[in-house]
Amino acid sequence: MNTPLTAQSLTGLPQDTPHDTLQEATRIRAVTSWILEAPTRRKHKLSNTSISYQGYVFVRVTLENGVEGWGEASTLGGPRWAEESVEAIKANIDTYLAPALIGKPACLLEAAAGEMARACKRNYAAKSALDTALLDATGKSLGVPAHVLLGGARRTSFSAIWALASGDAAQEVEEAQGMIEKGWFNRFKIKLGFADPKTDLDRLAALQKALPPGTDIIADVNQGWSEADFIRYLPRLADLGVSLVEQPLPAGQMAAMARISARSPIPIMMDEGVFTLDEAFDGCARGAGSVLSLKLCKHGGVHQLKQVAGVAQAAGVQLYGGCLLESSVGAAAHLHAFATLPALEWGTEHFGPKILIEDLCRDGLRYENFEVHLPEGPGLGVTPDLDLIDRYARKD
Ligand SMILES: O=C(O)C[C@H]1C=CC(=O)O1
Ligand SMILES: [Mn+2]
Repeated sequence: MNTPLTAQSLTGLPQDTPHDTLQEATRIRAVTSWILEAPTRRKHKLSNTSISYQGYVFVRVTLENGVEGWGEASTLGGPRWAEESVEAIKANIDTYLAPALIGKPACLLEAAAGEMARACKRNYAAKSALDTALLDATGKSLGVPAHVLLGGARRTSFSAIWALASGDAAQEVEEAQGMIEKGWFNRFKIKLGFADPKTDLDRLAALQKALPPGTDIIADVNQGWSEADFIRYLPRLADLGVSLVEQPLPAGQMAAMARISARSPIPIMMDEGVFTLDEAFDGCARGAGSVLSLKLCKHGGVHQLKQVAGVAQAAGVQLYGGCLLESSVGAAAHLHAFATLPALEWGTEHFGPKILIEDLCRDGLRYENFEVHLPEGPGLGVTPDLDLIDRYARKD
C-alpha cells in the first residue's frame, strides 16, 4: 500500500495542479519515441563493428502535471555490440513497454521497473531509456536533481577517460594530445581486436611512446581475442604498462575469463559478459575479472545498475563507469547513478557528448580539469535540444 504524499508540500510541484497527490500528479499520460542518427567526429572502430554515426532512441514521457522527462537508449552499429538495435528498441518501447506504463505514477520508480520487467524480457537498453525518463520527470516534478532520488550524490565530478578507436596510430596520438591540451581527458582507452593482435599492439606502442610518461592507458578488446591470444600477448601488454584490459574474451566464456584473470598481472574488466544481476553474481563469484563496467543499457535502469554495483562491491570487484557513446541525456543519467555509489574506483569514460559533431542537449555535460561534472538542476539537469532531435530523427 503506497501512502500518498501531499503534492502541495513538495517543492517544485506546480501549485495549481488539479491533483492532490504526487502519484496523481505524476501519472504517465504519454510516451513518445524517436530513432536518432547523430554523426560522430570520426570513425569509431570496434572488433565487431565500425560506426560514423551513433544510433539512439530518445524517449519523452509526459506526466499529468505537464512535466516532461527525457531518456535515451544507445546502440553501436545496430544489433552488433549487443542484441538490441534502434529499430527493436523503438518497437518494444512503443508496443510493449509504454502501454505497461501509461496511467501509472512515474514517481514509483521501482514499481515502474517491475511493470517493465513483466511486459518484456531483457531489452535492457529500451527499459533504461524509459527508466531514465521517469527519473527525470520525477526529479523535475519535485524540483530535485535525479541523484537525490537515488540516495544523494557522494561525488560531483569524475575522472574522465577518452576512447581512441580510429585504428590509425598517428591520428590516435594527435587526438589524445588534443584532448590533453583542451583539459578534457588525460586517460585513454584504446580499442583492440579489429586487426591482428600484433598490429593492434604496435598501435598501442606508438600511443604509449607519444603520450606523457605514466599516462593511463586501458585496452578494450571487445571480445576479439581467444584465451590463447591473450596468453601470448599478455607479456607485451604488461611491458606497455596497460592499466586494465576490458573484455578480451567472448562474453559467454566466464571460465576462461577467470583463468586469464588469475594469471594476469593486469586487472581484467568484465563488460559484455555482465548484463544481468545473475551474470554479475556469476562473473564476480568466479573471478572472471577484478573490475566491472557499469552501463544503464546493460543493466536496464538506475536501480538495477546499483544492484549490480552492490554485487561487485560484495565480491571485492572494483567499478568502472562505462558508456555506449550516449549523448548528454544518457551520460547525465549515468552520472547521477554513479554519483551515489560508495566507490567508483576507475572513474568514467562518458565521452559521448564530445565525440558527437553536435551533442543533443542545449546545456550538455561540462568537461574541465580532466573531469566530467555532475549536472545540477532538477531531474537529469540537462535539456535536450528539440531542433537537433528533429534534425537527426529518422524520418521514414
Ligand atoms: O565499451 C564498449 O565496449 C563500448 C563502447 C564504449 C566506449 C567505446 O569506445 O565503445
Ligand atoms: Mn567495452
